[in-house]
Order: sequence, then structure tokens, then C-alpha cells
Amino acid sequence: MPSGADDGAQYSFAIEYKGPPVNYDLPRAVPINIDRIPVAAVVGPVSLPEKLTLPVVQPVLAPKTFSKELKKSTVSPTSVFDRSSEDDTKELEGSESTVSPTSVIGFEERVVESGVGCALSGELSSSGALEFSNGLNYRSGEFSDVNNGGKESLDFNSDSNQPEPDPDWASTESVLSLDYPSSRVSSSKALDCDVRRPPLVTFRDIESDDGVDEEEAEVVQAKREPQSKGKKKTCYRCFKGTRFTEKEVCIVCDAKYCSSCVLRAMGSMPEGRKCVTCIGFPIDESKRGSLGKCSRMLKRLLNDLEVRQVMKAEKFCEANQLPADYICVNGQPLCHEELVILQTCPNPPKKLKPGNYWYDKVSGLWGKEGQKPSKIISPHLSVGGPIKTNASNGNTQVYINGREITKVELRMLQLAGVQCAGNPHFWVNEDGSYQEEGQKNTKGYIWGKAGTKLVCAVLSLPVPSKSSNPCGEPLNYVGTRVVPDYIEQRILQKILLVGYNGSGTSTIFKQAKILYKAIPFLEDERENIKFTIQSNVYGYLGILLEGRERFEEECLDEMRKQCSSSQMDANGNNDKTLYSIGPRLKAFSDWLLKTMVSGNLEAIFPAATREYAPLVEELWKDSAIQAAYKRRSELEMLPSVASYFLERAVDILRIDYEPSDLDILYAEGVTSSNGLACVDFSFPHSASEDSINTSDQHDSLLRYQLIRVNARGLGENCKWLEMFEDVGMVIFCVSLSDYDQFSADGNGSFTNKMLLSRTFFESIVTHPTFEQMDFLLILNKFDLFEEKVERVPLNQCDWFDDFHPVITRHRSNSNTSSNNINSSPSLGHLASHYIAAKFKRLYSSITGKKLYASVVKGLQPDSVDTALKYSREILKWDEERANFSFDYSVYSTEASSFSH
Ligand SMILES: Nc1nc2c(ncn2[C@@H]2O[C@H](COP(=O)(O)OP(=O)(O)OP(=O)(O)O)[C@@H](O)[C@H]2O)c(=O)[nH]1
Ligand SMILES: [Ca+2]
Repeated sequence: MPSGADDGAQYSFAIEYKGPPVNYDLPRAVPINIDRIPVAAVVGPVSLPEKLTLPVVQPVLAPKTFSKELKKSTVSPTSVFDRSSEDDTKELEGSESTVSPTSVIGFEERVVESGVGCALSGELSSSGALEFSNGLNYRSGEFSDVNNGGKESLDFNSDSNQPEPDPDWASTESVLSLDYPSSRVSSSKALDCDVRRPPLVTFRDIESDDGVDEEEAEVVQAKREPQSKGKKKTCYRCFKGTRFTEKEVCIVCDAKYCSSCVLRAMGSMPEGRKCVTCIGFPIDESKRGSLGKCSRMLKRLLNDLEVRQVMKAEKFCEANQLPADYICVNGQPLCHEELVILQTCPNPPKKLKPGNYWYDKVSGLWGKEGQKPSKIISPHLSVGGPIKTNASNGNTQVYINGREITKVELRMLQLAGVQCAGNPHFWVNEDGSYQEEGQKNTKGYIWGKAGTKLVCAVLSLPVPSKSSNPCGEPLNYVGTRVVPDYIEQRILQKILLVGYNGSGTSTIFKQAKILYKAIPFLEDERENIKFTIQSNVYGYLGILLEGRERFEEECLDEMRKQCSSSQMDANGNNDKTLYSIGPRLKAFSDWLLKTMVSGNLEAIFPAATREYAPLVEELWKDSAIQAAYKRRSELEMLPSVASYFLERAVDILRIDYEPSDLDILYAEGVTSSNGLACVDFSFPHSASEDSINTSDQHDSLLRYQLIRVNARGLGENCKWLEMFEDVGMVIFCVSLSDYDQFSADGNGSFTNKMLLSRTFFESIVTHPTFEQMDFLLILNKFDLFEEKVERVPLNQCDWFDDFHPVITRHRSNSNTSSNNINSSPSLGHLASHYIAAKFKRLYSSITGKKLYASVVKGLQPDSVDTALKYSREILKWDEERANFSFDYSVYSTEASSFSH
């Protein structure tokens, strides 16, 4: 087993402090010292039953060996209690409950909470205390066993059985599983409890805060106060920093921590980003929207796997779920079952936040109390009370299903051609068919008319969702006709763009923005991109400078070989080469290389620009640098796009530099490398298309959404793919020029990148979510490929070993010329078609379907435009196929019934 010190050394975040020992007490986030657990203050005013004073720490009191053992075996590197210094160990003595300070303290606090809540209901408190002590005894039993048993492994969870748990993963797991009893207790308590939660909730106007649209949230729970509060805007733990320091926020108490404190303060985060003392507490509802959305800081501090684990826990753990009674429907708070019904129905209200809602069970209309409808959800759900006449606070004297409607709705009805004279009472069904109250016959369909949806969009009124009537479910209403799905789908067509790393998905994504958006990149987006590009350029310069050093050394070696040693001694200046630079530039070069190695390149912005811009100019013009730049093809680390930027380095590194669209297109790292990006657009219609396709006039109104995600972002086994179940099609991007490239495959060996791409392709097309999906294969980087395939045989990739182009003999006399005399296809074309055929065969052997394919040059706008328009055609064909099975006569009758 590694020693504690070694343990720490493996993690960058565990060795954050390297300075001399401090002579003051470090502020600690985990009040592991029993006396310091800030319980008393909170409990003080409430008279508690004696049971409640159960000291949490007691059962885990253990000899020192225990704590040492513990550190070695199960302590998560991310957790707060991995302290290696002797002083700390001392401090911990008598409070070895730190095994899982998270859970222990969580317990303590929870008792306090229920205690406070139970000032109102005595039973609850005792039950809480009881469960608490049970949990503790159970655990203490385990611990004492361990202690009595002596040297045996500390087997408080099965994972630690492994002789050497993978430190990254197993240990996190172990801490999580350790915490399990606590969260179970808390959740079961919450569920079993038939007493409604005491009014933790107060109804008032929300202080409009980050990301909370005032329309949604009006219920705010009493907020938990942070344990310590530094001076305003500083880190709550070390009290350093300003409001500009990047900080992570506790989703319960809003405490903010800087990057050096966050892991100490939040431990292994079994419920996401909460101070260890906030674990088990309900989250601050205003932060619900950001659950599971990782910050850049965490991404830096934790590895991918840990980030995913933490975010998953944050989103799905019991304690963070929306409490049912925070939702009131038609004046009645929901119970747990009702909330489940609401959230699991075919068409649930998305992103449900606490608040008062009204719900028209007949039509499925849904809105905030006192407001116009915002959504149409599944009808006939038994949740909440009966709808009130004044639910939406309308004053039109027109009624729908017993609710007086609002002005905008009335306007919509009028535009839809519904006769509204004489204060009618309408009965509107889920499909939009309507009758006047007391009459039998349907008067028409509100959603049927072509323009209605547009009207609704303009008036911000909801329209039925396509899934509101899942096929197969029989309709109860005789004579009712369903609005066909494809009409609905026309509103927003989603296209998923995926590819193996480096295949060019972000380039295509950026092209789409540039092609179809009036403002491809917003102002602040550009600002960020600017810094990205500038730091890229510093990076390229660094690579160049490193190359220069290498070249200089090589030259010196060469010179030493040629000259005799006596000559060298005689003339000290003999060590100057073509690649030598003066001391000033040398100092800058050393600084830059050092900064790069430390990985802090991005942190120096924007200060660096001001400071170093003049030096960069001097550097770039220096003959040594230019000499090194001439040999750039020997610098493997320098990407091919680098020269595009380096040649303009002086301009780019100026303060007033503004990246052009082309700069952005070429820039690396603009779209987040594993995050999601998406863009909404519609295809602008060209004159030529208009004349051919007059029937599709409204095509330009159709909206598309391109969603880009790459292999890394999908997690192992593509487990995040399910999120994309509502996309209309998938574009899979492959880099043609990968066929002779190799990449580490994770098992330490190198695999051909084309084969890695193929494996990824297979896992995507076989994913259950995409069973019925159309796929378009984009074979990208044709420009590189065309040139490369003339030099490097295609069979460098095993998969392509049966490529025997017929043209070879024919071309032999004009082998090097790319334009063929007899206009037969180039080798590049043949080879790319061959590769397309390979993929198509593979695809149809797996799915039995046809794969669409397109050869693309990602850096050329026209080429990407063509490919994306091709995807639009595929979506249309798909739609038409659906139409064929649809009874047109039904549709036309329906259509006529819309006209008034
Ligand atoms: N020559 C050439 N280069 C391309 C083409 N498409 C993309 N590239 C370059 O290939 C590199 C990788 O492309 P990206 O668009 O970043 O690829 P990605 O799929 O986002 O890959 P990750 O960033 O690894 O996720 C970039 O330097 C692009 O400029 C192309 O058609 N031709
Ligand atoms: Ca990229």
C-alpha cells in the first residue's frame, strides 16, 4: 500500500500547498472536532428531547492506528480528511469519525434540522433521532469489530477488499458507499413521513438571481446559512481572493470556495457541490437549473470520471430531488405520488420548479397561477385539485373548460377563426377540438389551422407537443382527429453531430454558425474566443521556442565536433549559431516555456497581452525565430493550423485584436472539447431553390438545431446518448486523413485512428436510442486526404487492405498530376468512395438500413453547406415516408374544417 504521502502526491489537488509550514490554525471546513461542530448554536433555542444529544463522534473513537490504516485504505483523495501532516493527525485524534465526516456531520446536522422543524411536531423529532441512532450503531458496530479484530483490513465496504484499489475511482466509490446509510435514512424519513414538511417554504417574490427567470420561481425555501462567512466576496474557507476569483458555490447554503479550498470544503461530493456540512440538506431551489452542470473549475480539479460521478450524484441523488409539496397545482400541494405522475407522464412540464400552477386536465393546458398558459402537458393526470375559474386571472368572459381565459388566448382564438362573440364557454379537448358547452358537435380544431402555431409562437402561447398523443394509445373521443406528428416536428428538427476526437465536428459546427446565423458569435463569445486564440498563439510560440532551443543545441554539437577544443577556448564567441537569441528574448522565452509547463497559460490573460505584446513583435522578427519557423515541419507538436495564426502573431497578440470569422473557424479549442454545443438556425433560401421549390415556401421558416458532442463527451459506452433521443437524425463525422494515424487506445498500445473511429461508429449506430434513426456519414478533411493518398497507400489501415483502384495502371503515365487528362476520377475520389462503401456495408450489416454519406472539406463553407443541406433532404424524405402511410383524405377534410 502506498504511504499517505505518496497518496497525496498522485493527485494534483492534494498537493496544492507547497510553502513553508504556517504558524496559524488553518481554517477547516470539516468541524471534525466535536466541540467545534456548530450544532449547539442552532439547536440552542429549541428545547430538545435528551435523545437528540447523542454525540455522533463517540462510536468511531478509535486508537491512532485506526486512523492511520484508514488513511491508507479508503480515504478518498478528494475528500477533506486526507491530511498528511502530523499536526493534522493530532488534531484528528479523538475524532476519527472523519472516516466519513461527510456522513457523520450530515447526520448531526440533519437531526438538528428535524429538531428545528419538529419544534412543531414532536413525533418527527423522536423518529428522526431514533433512526439516527440506529444508523450510528450499525456503523459503530462495524467499526468496533474492526478495532477488535485488529490488523485485518478495514472492511467497512466491499470495495476496500481490493488489495490496491484504483485510487481515483475505488476510493471515491468507497466514500460514496460509506455515505449511503446516511442518505438512505434521510430519504426514507422523508418518504415515510405523512406529516407534511413543515413550512420551510415561504412564499414571496424571488430575489431575481442567476438563471432564475422570475416567471418560474415564486416559492423560495428558507435558505440555509453558510457556516462561515468571510468578508464579502472572499473564499468562505481561506478568506482570500476577491469577487473576481473563480469560485465554486455550495448548492445548499451558497458558500463560495476558491479552487484551492473547494475540495477540502466539499469533500468527495456524494450529493454534488455541497459543503460537507450541507450534505443531506435540500438544495437552494434557485440553483436547481444548474444541477449537474459542471463548472470549469471542477473540470480542472477532478478527472473526467470523477466529474461525471459527482454531477450524476448531484442530479439524481435523493436529497436533491424536488420536494413534492413545493409544487402546488390548482391550489393544492402535491404529494410524492402526484409529483411522480406529473414527471413521468408522456409529456411532462419540463424543468419544473417550485411554484403554484394551474392545470386544465381536459386540454392539458398548464400555466403559472394567475398567468396565461405556458405549456400543454399530458391531459387527464390526477394531480392537484379542480381548476379554478380565475386560475389564470383572465378577464375576457370567455371560458375554456371552466377557466376564464386571458387576453392573449382570446386573441389567438380569434386569429384561429373561433367565434368568440357572446361570452361563450368552450370545451376544448387535448387534440384542440372544441365545442361550445352543452353542445355535442365539434366546431373545429384550434391547432389545425396552418397559421395557428405561428400565431401561438408570436403570442408565446403553447402548442401541443408531438408526444402528447403517443401512437398506439387509443383516443377516447369519437370523431376526434389527431394533428399529425410531422407537422409538429417541423417546428424544430434536431440534428446530432458526433465524431471521434479530431474528426472535425467543431469545425463543421462553427461553419454552420457562420453560414446560417446573422450573428455567428456574440460579443462576449468573441471576447472569450479572442483569449483562446491568443493563448493558442502563445502556445504555438512556445513550441517554436522549444524547437529553437533544440536546433541551437544541435548546431552547437555540430560545431563542437568540427572545431577542435583548443579553438573553442581561444574564441569564446564561437557558441553563436543561426538559432541563438539575445538575453532579453531568452528571458522571455524561458518565462513562456515555464508558464506553459505549469499549465497556467490561460491564467495570464488578459494581462499578458498588455505586457508582452511588444516583446512578441521583437521575438517574431528575430532571425533565429524565423530560422526555427522555417523548420516547423520538424516540430511534431505544432498543429498545421499554427502557421495561419503565427504569421499574424504580432497582430493577434495585440490588445485590440478582434478575431475574424475565419480566425474563429481555424482556432482550436473554441467549442468546448467535451461539452455540448448547439445552434438553432434555418436555411436561408437561395433564389435558385425558390424557383424549383415553390411549394415549400415556408421551408425557410423551418428551424433546425445542430447539436455537437464528441466521443469524450458521451462517456464510456456512450451512456449519455439517451439524452438525444428526440433528435431527427445523426451526422457522424470521420476524418478521412486518419487512415495512417495512430492514437493511444487506453490500453497502452496504439491503434489506427480510422479503426477507433469505426468502433465509435459501431457503438453509436447500435445504441438502442438510435434504432430508427437516419445516419449521414461525413467523410471530412478531403483536402488533406486527396493529397495524402497519393503519397501514403490507403492500406496503411488494415480495414482498407482490399483497395485496388482500377485506375492505377491507367494513371501511371500521369501519376503525379492531379488533373487527369481523360477526366477519370482522381485517386482521392476513388479512395473516398471506397471508404464510404466500406462504412455503408458495415452499417447495413448491422442495421439493415441505408447509410447516407457525403465527402466534405470542413474548412470550406460551400462544402459544409452542401452536406448540411443534404441532411435537410434526408430529414424531408423521412417525413415524406411517414406521410405516405398517412391517410391524406383525413388530412384534407380536417384542413377544410379549419377554414371558416
Ligand atoms: N485540412 C483540413 N483540416 C480540417 C478539416 N476539418 C477540420 N480540420 C482541422 O482539424 C482539426 C480538428 O478539427 P476539430 O473541428 O477541432 O475537430 P473535433 O471533432 O472538434 O475534435 P476535438 O476537438 O478533438 O473534439 C482542427 O485543427 C481543424 O482546423 C478539413 O476539412 N480540412
Ligand atoms: Ca477541436
